[in-house]
Amino acid sequence: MHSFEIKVPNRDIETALQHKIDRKTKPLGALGLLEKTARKIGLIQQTLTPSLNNPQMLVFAGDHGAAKAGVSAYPQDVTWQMVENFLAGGAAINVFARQNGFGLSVVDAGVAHDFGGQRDGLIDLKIAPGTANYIEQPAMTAAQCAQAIEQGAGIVRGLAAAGCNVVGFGEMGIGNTASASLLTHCLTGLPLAECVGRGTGLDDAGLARKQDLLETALVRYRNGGGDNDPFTVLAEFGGFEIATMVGAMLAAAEAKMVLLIDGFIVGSAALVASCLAPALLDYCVFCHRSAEAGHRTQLLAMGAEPLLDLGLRLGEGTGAALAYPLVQAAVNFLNEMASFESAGVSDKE
Ligand SMILES: Cc1cc2ncn([C@H]3O[C@H](COP(=O)(O)O)[C@@H](O)[C@H]3O)c2cc1C
Ligand SMILES: O=C(O)c1cccnc1
Repeated sequence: MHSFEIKVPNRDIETALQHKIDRKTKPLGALGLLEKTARKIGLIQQTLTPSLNNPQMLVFAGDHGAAKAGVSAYPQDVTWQMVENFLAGGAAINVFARQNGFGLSVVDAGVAHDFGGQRDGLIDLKIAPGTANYIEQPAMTAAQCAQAIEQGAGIVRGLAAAGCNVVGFGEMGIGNTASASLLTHCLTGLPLAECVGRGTGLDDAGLARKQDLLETALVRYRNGGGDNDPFTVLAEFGGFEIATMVGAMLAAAEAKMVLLIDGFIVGSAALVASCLAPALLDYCVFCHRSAEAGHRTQLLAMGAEPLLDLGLRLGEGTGAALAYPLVQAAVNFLNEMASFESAGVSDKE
């Protein structure tokens, strides 16, 4: 696999950034998480006057062999049907992306459906029509996984060349909360039960069945000598949409972009990418805490403090799109707000 050069942002500018934030006309620290977000973006861009340009939302879609085994409340066909919905502009992510000025592209990383050739808004990077069922065998080969990472990186390099410096990550793939649970379990060491949730809305019996199936997959992997190497775990349990997203994230951090991280599934890709390149976390804005069980612990494992907690459990990038006005607010206050000196306001005694 091509290696990515992801640097920890130079901290020399941090004192000046913090000073600029602290001199704004407000009690010290009063803009809370917005202050941390402003500092993070200033560090990423190495400037006291950051800007967000040409925001793009990428929705990565793929099918999962394990979906047929019954890890989701919905049928696998919903994946391609929702891709059609995205292309027609009618899904939640279309609404919120439009509202907040994002360009939106859908990436077919491995949907089990023929979309009939070139389509507006659809990037065809289909590796195969769905992964293999990881309950019985690895979801993908190492070569497919490496190909997905490369292809994801390629998309983001194109966006960077078009002047985009902020990318929202979203996904669609029936069964992909199960994949995200396995990745989160393997890469955090947290008990599987703490990483598994109801996804699209499994009832108690469905949740128990999902957990049993995932245990079976893990036993097969461990009995075959499977370890916790992030690339191996990604190939073993990932989806093509997750692996492609990992590559896109690595390239985005390499290009010093701001990465808008959505919920549990996008978070699992960020977790894999950050295990491959720990400095990636310095480029991530964690947009929301999903209601999916397991997201809280996944976020804690990455030391992430999300901007929103609205009880969302949708995916598609919706949490990222909804949080974007707050990210803009962080940049705007840093650029536009008066200081005690410029406004002639008295500071604390
Ligand atoms: C109509 C519909 C639209 C969606 N949009 C996102 N997801 C979300 O649900 C899926 C993950 O949940 P699970 O692992 O339980 O299948 C993903 O496709 C995710 O993006 C949707 C799910 C449905 C049913
Ligand atoms: O948090 C998510 O990304 C999520 C949760 C449930 C279903 N789909 C996505």
